[in-house]
Amino acid sequence: MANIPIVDLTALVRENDISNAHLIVKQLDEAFSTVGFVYLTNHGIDQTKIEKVLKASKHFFLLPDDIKKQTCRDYSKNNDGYVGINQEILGTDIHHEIKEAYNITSSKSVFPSEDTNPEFRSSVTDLALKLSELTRRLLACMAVALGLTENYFVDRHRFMFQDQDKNATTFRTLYYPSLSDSDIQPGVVRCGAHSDYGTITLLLQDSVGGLEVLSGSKWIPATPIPGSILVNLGDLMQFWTSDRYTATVHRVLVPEEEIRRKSTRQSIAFFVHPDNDVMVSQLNGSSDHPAIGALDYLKSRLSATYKY
Ligand SMILES: O=C(O)CCC(=O)C(=O)O
Ligand SMILES: [Fe+2]
Repeated sequence: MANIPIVDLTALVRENDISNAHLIVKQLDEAFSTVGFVYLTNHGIDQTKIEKVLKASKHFFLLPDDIKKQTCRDYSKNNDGYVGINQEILGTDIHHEIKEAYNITSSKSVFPSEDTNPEFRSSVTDLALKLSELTRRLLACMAVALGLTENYFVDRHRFMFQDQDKNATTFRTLYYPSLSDSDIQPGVVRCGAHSDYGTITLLLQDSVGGLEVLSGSKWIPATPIPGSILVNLGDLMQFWTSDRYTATVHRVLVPEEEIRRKSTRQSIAFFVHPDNDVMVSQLNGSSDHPAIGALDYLKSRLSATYKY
């Protein structure tokens, strides 16, 4: 049973240049080719920026439903805004996903009112910029690992978190409310088993835990490591690399221990997607499958999970 590897990014972050980061390139390549998940340490993102988003998000999620619904995601328009319990079901054999989320695609997105949430917009945009920077470094490493020019993926992710008409990269803050004993029943989870859709996902979780990753036929816990960021591969990248890289299935169940079940849990996912008009075709030149437009692919996946 493979464990999720830990990669120390000190050499990559210090130099801001990947020419001295051969070991990191190799370790990331190995992780994405096997488990599909990796913990990053010394990634250069200040923990206080993360704490600020978690705090501002919690403040929002604890507001009454009628206020939260003022900025509800309207999927007929776009992916921005508040997503309530059961509005989206990621697991295929699941009936209830007890999670709330808020999606933001750029500083121009719909944000909760500044009156009730003064820190939300600034903390989210601040962290999203840092995550975009880190993503560019990771994309450069992946390109080198795959024998491409360093900027191959960076050039195809030029508008991350800038404008959803050009790039669908989404910053999502997630909140899993406290659960009662009656929530322990088949078909009820915090987040159903799924793989992510895009290029990569950067995931920050609080200390509560519960995320599990499918390794072979076993679920392994992705236990929170303080100060680390978890990165996983998405389906589009798996397609792009003709399965050299793996988009691993993951989930968050209702905890069996009462103390964790009663605890709320928070996480932040930064779902990275290529620019909307990028046509993704298999890098190894194989034409088993036709090329896919990045945005068309995402839309087809989102509409399958969206319930109302
Ligand atoms: O909350 C988590 O730890 C995971 C969330 C997740 O996998 C997702 O939203 O795609
Ligand atoms: Fe996910």
